Amino acid sequence: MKIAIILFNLGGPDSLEAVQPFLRNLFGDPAILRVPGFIRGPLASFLARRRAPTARAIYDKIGGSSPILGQTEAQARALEGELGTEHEWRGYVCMRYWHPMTEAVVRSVERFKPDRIVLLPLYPQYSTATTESSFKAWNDTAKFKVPTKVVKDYPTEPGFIAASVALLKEGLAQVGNAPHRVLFSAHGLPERVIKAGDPYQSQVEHTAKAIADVIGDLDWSVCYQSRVGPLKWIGPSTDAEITRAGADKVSVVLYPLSFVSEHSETLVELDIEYRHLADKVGVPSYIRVPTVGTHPLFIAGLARLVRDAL
Ligand SMILES: C=CC1=C(C)c2cc3[nH]c(cc4nc(cc5[nH]c(cc1n2)c(C)c5CCC(=O)O)C(CCC(=O)O)=C4C)c(C)c3C=C
Ligand SMILES: [Fe+2]
Ligand SMILES: [Fe+2]
Repeated sequence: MKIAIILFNLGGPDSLEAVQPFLRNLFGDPAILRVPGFIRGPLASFLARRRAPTARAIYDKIGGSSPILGQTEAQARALEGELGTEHEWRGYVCMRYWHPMTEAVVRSVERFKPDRIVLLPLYPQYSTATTESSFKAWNDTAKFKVPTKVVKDYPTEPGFIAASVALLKEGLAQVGNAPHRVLFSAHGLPERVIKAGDPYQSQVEHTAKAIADVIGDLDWSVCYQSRVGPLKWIGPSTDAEITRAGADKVSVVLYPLSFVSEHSETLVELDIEYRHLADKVGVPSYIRVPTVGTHPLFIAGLARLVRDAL
């Protein structure tokens, strides 16, 4: 059987010139900018233009583009390898705000002529702003007659948790016996999105607890990063938690929860900006744990989710 697996992710600019159109796509998504339709277009263009210089400076620090596409492609290839040859599996990366985007991916999948399709978000925790938005874009465009199966979320999938635990243990080994706290830093969301019933925050907390429970005897907390715009976002913020760790004189082992690959939010926000803050507020040592990426335990978990969905 021919099986197409669609791996959804956010996408990121592939050049500095792409930053503003990428932001325009992002702010133009009703799942991100929740305003009436008739003002969304002009407002999205305005916000993209206003945010572009800041965002360009961010991407400039990591060589002028986001590594998210290469990292997601590597996950797709690793997943194909893990699934083996019993079927003809093919992984397709489908980005929400920069290429390859839904229409082009649908055309590629049509040429493959699959017997089954599996939708696999690279967001372990479900949010209306990420997973639901990607599913909607797909369903609005794809008109396949073959069965489409869906992996909705997997906040405590055993392979995902095991890979996270393995990586976190390596980070913990670096601080040794010095007093330390694990900060599980997840991408934030506006508070009103959660109040409207989005399950993201609760799933983020489940992931953190599942990881912490395996490690045991740990000082840990969940916090939220990457706030943009004027709305109130969920908290506590990651910078407030780093400042608290500085006041408590404990080292920080930061686990990037909700991200499964490296991109601007991990390589710039966590590795440059928060590292600098940790230094400034007197955190004795700041260790950032890598994202799960193509960790074999994580990829094995994804393969199980795909098989179970079928
Ligand atoms: C779980 C993951 C993510 C959620 C939830 C999310 C919500 C969300 N994001 C913005 C605004 C921006 N996000 C930007 C970049 C970005 N966001 C995520 C993930 C989630 N976003 C990733 C992985 C990335 C990085 C892309 C890359 O570098 O490849 C950006 C652009 C960068 C910047 O200007 O800082 C913006 C803007 C909102 C408003 C939102 C929820 C409503
Ligand atoms: Fe974002
Ligand atoms: Fe962000």
